[in-house]
Amino acid sequence: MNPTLHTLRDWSEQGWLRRLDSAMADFVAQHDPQAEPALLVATALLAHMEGRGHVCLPLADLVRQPHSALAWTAQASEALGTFWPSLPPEPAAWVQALQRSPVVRCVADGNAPPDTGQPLVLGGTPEAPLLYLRRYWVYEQQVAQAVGQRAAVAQAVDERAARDWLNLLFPKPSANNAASPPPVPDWQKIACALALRSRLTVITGGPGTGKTYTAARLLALLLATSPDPAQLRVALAAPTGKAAARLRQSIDQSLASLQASLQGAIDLHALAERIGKARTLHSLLGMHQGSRQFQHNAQHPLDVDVLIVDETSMVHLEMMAALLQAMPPQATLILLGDKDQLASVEAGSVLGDLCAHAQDTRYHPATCDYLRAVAGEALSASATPGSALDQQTVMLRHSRRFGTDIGALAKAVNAGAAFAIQTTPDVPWGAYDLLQRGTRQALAAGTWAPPAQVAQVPVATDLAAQKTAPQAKAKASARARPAAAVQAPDAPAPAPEAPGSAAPAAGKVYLLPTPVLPEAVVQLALHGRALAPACYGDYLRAMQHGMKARPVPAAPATNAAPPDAASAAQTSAVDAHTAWVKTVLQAFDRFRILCAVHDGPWGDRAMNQQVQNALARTGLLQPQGEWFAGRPIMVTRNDKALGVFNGDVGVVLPAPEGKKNLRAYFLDGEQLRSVSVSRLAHVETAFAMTIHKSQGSEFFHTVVVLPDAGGDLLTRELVYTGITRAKEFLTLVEPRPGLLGTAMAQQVKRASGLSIK
Ligand SMILES: Nc1ncnc2c1ncn2[C@@H]1O[C@H](COP(=O)(O)OP(=O)(O)OP(=O)(O)O)[C@@H](O)[C@H]1O
Repeated sequence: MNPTLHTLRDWSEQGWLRRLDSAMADFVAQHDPQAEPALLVATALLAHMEGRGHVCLPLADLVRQPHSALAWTAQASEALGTFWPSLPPEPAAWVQALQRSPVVRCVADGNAPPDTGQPLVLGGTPEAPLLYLRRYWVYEQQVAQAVGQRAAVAQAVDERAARDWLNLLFPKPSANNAASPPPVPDWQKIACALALRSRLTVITGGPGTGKTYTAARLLALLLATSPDPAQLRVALAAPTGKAAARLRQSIDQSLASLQASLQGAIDLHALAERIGKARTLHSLLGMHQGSRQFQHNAQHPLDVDVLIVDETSMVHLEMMAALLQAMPPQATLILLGDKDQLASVEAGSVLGDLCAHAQDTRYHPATCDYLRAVAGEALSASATPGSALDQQTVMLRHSRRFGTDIGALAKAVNAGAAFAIQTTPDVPWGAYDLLQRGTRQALAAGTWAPPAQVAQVPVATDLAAQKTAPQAKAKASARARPAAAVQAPDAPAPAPEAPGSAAPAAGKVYLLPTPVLPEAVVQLALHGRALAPACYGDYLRAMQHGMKARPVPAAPATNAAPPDAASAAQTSAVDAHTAWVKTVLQAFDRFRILCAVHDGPWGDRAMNQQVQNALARTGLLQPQGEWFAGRPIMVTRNDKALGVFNGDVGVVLPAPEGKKNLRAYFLDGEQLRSVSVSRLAHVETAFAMTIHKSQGSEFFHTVVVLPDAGGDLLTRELVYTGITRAKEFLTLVEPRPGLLGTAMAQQVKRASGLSIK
């Protein structure tokens, strides 16, 4: 047998490669019996990297630094190190090996041979060759081309009308509102001005920077300047149902308050009614079950004039290619998202790539002239003006949601500033300094016992009463430890209280004192923590309260016309049931445990089991078999027929007909949907979920749990995404001191050719 294939199979046996990866090399060898070792190895490693979310394999990096390119475990790295010297030492020799094979189409040097369906494509540039699986190269080409074309379209803009409307939509602060002037420049206004003149605009920004607020104003602007406003067709979409519902809710709220301030100048109510419900991208494009094809494509484009897509960071390359293909050429596409969040689960980091130059705004002089004329914003042209897409990309920089330490923590994490020593004028606090300060504030409040200590306190059903009981209070304050207990190793002395700390941030962020056991996370689920009492007790008490109430009368037989009174009672009981279900689901969303990993004592699987057991011990939950009232679930597979989608999170509750009839309920904004549990095959318990799966959701009190071992999964993007899921309170759990800092130092860069196109 070919010794290279033998080695690759062995690596699959060891679990360092997937079987699919070495099988891909076998496939190439079958079609090219002369395939050189470099080609076979590159093929298997390309498939391996695609499985890890990369779109292509950067050959030069791999050849020169295989260990850092692959970041394998010690044992795998050792095997790699033994084998690697048998391969050519220079990237040029690898490129030649690929060029000699009929299975590779080389397009890097501009003299591409005819496309005969070669399974591999060598793209990139001669200096930085990138190897692709054919499919991904095609998607990347489609996205690059469509994005470039759309962004380059110059739509005629009535500058005077646009200026008047923009001034109305983004008024300068009045004298009595001068305390909070808009940030200068007003990036929200700039984003709207730019979106008018082209068919693609990318608006990125961290949480609470006003992406949806801006999108609502943009809709008003497009409506106001449309030649035929009554016919303007607008659609809203996001990668998940939850994110789509949040987008719709937030656009509705913004349009309603805008309508009031515009005093009838345009009819935003009519627009809001016409928009229809926000859809998942799968549903918008018309997913064919079990197929990669969509109902809408270049031949059958979407029926829209304006499409706004939120949470674009979750959109993978293949989906973005499908979306761009399905956009009518004359329609406007607005992509919203946070470029710093985790990339999509599947291959690609499309938003990150599209926003490669968002931070330093590579605007051309012509773009700045346009913005001065239309938005009244004076920006300096970049010394290195960028592409057509760069002219249509805006980064919002001022967060309005996080007036507290959560925003500052997110900023510190993003900048890699773990300690005060690493801070800059833009990032004035280190992550650990903020966490220590928040923890000190929480412990000083003294009305609550830290979870590690509460472990021995028996849990009463009425937790609220227990928490405020004088005895518990006394114990808690006696046991509360000083802030020094939460210092990370080698941490410099805690930073002085931040400027402006006269108005304390009130323990919004909190680091569980180490050493810590998984049981401490369970205690958080039962009790919450000081100053942040939200926990799973909230929704379970709401559930029990409703279940003790009179059950909803069973629906009458359809052929027996009920008397009016009975019918009215039935309706009001069903309404009461709906209201109860919504209360339970809203209470459930007040707290969530987010884990970095699936497995091990700090993974979501183990956490789920432990939290369920602990809640059962308190009597708040009565687990019986697979399905029981109060079980939170997450759907793990799309099922169009059932109307449930991967990532949907709901709670199992009795149906109106009675306690025995259990249904899984899901809340999208104000919209409730339910499915009988007997029809749900692909779900997991969701007391704890991975940070990946939490994208697009926010929780009042979020607990982010890091694993005890770092590993290459623990990255800056991961902790940033977890932290920014917290609406009001964040609790961070690091089993070993310093893990947050380790994660912050590790950034993910997914290989792709999109950012260099
Ligand atoms: N220019 C502004 N003036 C006043 N309030 C604003 C402005 N921009 C945003 N806000 C308010 O700030 C809050 C956050 O805005 P928004 O929800 O649009 O942010 P976002 O970037 O979409 O956040 P997320 O990514 O977390 O969903 C909202 O309450 C919004 O009304």
